[in-house]
Amino acid sequence: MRKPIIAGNWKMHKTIAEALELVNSLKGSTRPEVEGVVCVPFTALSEVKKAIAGSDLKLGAQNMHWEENGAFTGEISPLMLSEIGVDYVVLGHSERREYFAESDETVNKKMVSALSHGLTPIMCVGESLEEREAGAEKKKVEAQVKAGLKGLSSSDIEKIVIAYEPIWAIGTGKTATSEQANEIISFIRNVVRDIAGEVADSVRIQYGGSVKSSNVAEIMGQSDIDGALVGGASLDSEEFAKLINYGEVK
Ligand SMILES: O=C[C@H](O)COP(=O)(O)O
Repeated sequence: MRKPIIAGNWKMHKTIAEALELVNSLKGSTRPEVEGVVCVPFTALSEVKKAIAGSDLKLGAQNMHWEENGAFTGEISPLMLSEIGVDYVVLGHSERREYFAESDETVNKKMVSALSHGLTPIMCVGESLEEREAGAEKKKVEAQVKAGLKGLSSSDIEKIVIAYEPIWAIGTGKTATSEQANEIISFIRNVVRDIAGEVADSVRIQYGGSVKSSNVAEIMGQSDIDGALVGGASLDSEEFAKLINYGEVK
């Protein structure tokens, strides 16, 4: 049984004060059957960790370097994240691949490192509009999944979360239909099965791209979709509370 996971990726939004305001009003709206995760900027991690103590909310970072320390100006290491008590780390988001030259190889190094430091990666994959229009979406996500999971054991793969985020649906208001999302997510699960066998049935795979309270129930109703990675709609506590509750207000 895969526990649903709704993660908010705040991207480069929220000062510490704003972050605390959001999580403090969100804390009472969680429910034990669904894992709610807030992936906050590095600067807010420590304070948000303290603020969510004792609640069902989990904490995520949005990136990390693969090394524990070194001359890597501006980077944050897995040791630094685990010291704070971070649970999840988003790796290979399309914005990092596009604007910060992340490659399948660096994503793989980060995957290996995160798992060895007890952090659960949320590994993002997804095709561009051009790739979708050329009918190459499966080829693209298959290559990203295989490269990202290279060298990982089945027991490590069992722990990870994958987020399928078609780039053309991110922040555009264009959601993939729930059937389109389910089809690719089911395909991704088969790719994982080829690599790691039956543990593929335990791997949680999210959909991301313009998810909001008005479409979350339909998305979560699909057979292979285990959650959502939410950008814009996670920045408002009421909206994110509704997302965790599949559109209902608790
Ligand atoms: O990480 C989240 C995704 O990039 C989706 O963002 P969005 O919900 O604003 O489309």
